[in-house]
Amino acid sequence: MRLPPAILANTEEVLREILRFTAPADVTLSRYFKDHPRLGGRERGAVAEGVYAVLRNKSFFTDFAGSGNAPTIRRLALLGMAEAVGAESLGGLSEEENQFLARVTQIDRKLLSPLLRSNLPQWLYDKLVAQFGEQETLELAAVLNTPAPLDLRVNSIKANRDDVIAELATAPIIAEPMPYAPLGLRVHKKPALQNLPLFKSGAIEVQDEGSQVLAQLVGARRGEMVVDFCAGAGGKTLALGAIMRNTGRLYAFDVSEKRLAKLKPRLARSGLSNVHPVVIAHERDAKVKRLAGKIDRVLVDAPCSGLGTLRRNPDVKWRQQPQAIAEMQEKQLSILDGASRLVKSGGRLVYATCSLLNEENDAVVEQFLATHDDFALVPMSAALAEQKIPLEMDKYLKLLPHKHNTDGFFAAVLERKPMAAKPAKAQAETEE
Ligand SMILES: C[S@@+](CC[C@H](N)C(=O)[O-])C[C@H]1O[C@@H](n2cnc3c(N)ncnc32)[C@H](O)[C@@H]1O
Repeated sequence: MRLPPAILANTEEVLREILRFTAPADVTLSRYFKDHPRLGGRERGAVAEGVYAVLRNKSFFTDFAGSGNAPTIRRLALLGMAEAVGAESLGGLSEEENQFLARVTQIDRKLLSPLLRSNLPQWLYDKLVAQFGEQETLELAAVLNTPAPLDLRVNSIKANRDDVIAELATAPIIAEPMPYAPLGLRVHKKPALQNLPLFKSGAIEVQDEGSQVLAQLVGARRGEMVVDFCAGAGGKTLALGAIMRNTGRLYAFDVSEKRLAKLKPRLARSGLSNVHPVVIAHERDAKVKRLAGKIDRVLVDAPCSGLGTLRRNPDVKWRQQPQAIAEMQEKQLSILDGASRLVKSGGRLVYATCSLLNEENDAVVEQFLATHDDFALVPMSAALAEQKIPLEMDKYLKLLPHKHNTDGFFAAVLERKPMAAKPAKAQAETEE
């Protein structure tokens, strides 16, 4: 069935706002839909997918949308919608527009320059080529420029994976176990889940497989004291709480009250009672200091450029600035240092990001280790083997969309060396 011709005007209108890059695309889209309540579910889906297609292919589309007399923004909307829903679903196009679409569709993208083909800004393309080489950067970019699959985590407090697969099948929703996350399911197509009894009862949560693997790597056990230092809306907190079998104490720290507030309804659904959300002012907050040296496992899922999540947030590559990466690195080191004080002797600290850049990943861990000789790296191969996760890695976890079909994630596991017992006064001074 064809979409109403007005849908292109809607896409054009919201795209004009989004391409100013003053706010995240999903925020602008939600606001636009709120202001346009007459748009139905199908139309909203098409507008959103059209906008995301433009963001994913912006370099290539802009190169072609500029030729001829028609306004560029209309042509971008047209290309985005054609990519997202197919030209045949669009009604009310002029003869000129049909010809334009036919011309662009016939272009062999393999003949474009590598930069144009990657649809990445020059600075990011250069950084990725320096890390991965040109060929692999193009493979990575091709996958980053496609929509992410829909992954679920089964909440082991409430259900098991086989029962969830069977119940989803009655919906009917097809879901398959994923290779690396023991409680992960990948769902075919993208059905709405919010009204399913399984979702409402907290038996399932939406979570990328890579994010599930990170939570598993923390190695949290029953009865332990655990801190999720940058908990945000709690994606990994919920997974950690279930891994701890709802025992022990799991602190969910974050500087953003708004983000932590989003954890509350998820927590209520999850059935977990071992989670304690705490808003902190910064990484040296007195609330952090009070727990110094007492925590078995600390996860630092650090604020980062987010470049590993481009499949979900394609605007990030255009909104992110190269100079922000250096500032980010400084912040990441400071948070890692603050969080490290929590870890007890023999305890573990897991540093993670959803960035693809070495500057935010390996470089942060190496700088941390250079100034913290009381910590040692646990090789990722060993941490993965402990958790029976079938992934081949060396020192660090590096999940890559084109290799592992997850978002891009990095993780390092660090262990605080067991200390010879010190007099209580000296111990307290070290932890100040
Ligand atoms: C990558 S997000 C966390 C995502 C979350 N762990 C999840 O799985 O959904 C990083 C979080 O770090 C928080 N943050 C930023 N600075 C912080 C700081 N100094 N201390 C603690 N959290 C901080 C941000 O508010 C943000 O929620």
